[in-house]
Amino acid sequence: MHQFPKDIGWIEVICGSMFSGKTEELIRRVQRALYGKQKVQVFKPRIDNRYDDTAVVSHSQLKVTSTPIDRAEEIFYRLAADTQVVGIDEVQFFGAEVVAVVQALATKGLRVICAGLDQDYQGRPFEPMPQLMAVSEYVTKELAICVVCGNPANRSQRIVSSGERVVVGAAGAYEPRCRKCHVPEPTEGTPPQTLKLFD
Ligand SMILES: Nc1ncnc2c1ncn2[C@@H]1O[C@H](COP(=O)(O)OP(=O)(O)O)[C@@H](O)[C@H]1O
Ligand SMILES: Cc1cn([C@H]2C[C@H](O)[C@@H](COP(=O)(O)O)O2)c(=O)[nH]c1=O
Ligand SMILES: [Zn+2]
Repeated sequence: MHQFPKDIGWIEVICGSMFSGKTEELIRRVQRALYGKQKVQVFKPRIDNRYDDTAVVSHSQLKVTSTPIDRAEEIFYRLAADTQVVGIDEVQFFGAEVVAVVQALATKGLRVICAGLDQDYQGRPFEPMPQLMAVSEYVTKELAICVVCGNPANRSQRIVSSGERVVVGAAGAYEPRCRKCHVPEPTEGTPPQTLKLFD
């Protein structure tokens, strides 16, 4: 693992498809910072209310307290004076302005951990993730498992009929697929596997 810098801030990006473990990894890093007796604040876009109106929740139901906000710049107003670590989930939903906010926080000396999608349902780069990755110190790409063939998945297949770029949803609206099995338009979902080892 990296030897993190000392006495300066930095940006960590966790990206990948849906179900690739981005939120789980964000929660893991936040938990470790708390074990390290650091002051942490987590933020998420208010529109992400799939599992909870305020907490950040993974598809596997891991949960961390967070503050829902409408615009990235609200982080400045909500930031406590002694906060050392800022976590942001679903960062793609904040749009281009989040880059300047995250840059300012890191330059101020904070550790900023951003989790979000790098591609939309059509497989196109999901701005501002490319810009965030470019200005960050650390980038982690997570992969899910393709529900069709079992290979590593880096795409999010939309399985509800909408051409809107932003459609909030989870397993009923998307499934992870590999490059080979993904199609860039909404399609039928894949029947769930019958063998269930986890209830
Ligand atoms: N096809 C899949 N591949 C990998 N993980 C999956 C899949 N379907 C469901 N999951 C679950 O989703 C979890 C990841 O959830 P989460 O961290 O919220 O992902 P993300 O934030 O990247 O959408 C996995 O640990 C696993 O429990
Ligand atoms: C591919 C894609 C996804 N979304 C939405 C669907 C979810 O609400 C989030 C991603 O959640 P996760 O933590 O990565 O599971 O984004 C969207 O609006 N548009 C898309 O193209
Ligand atoms: Zn596949």
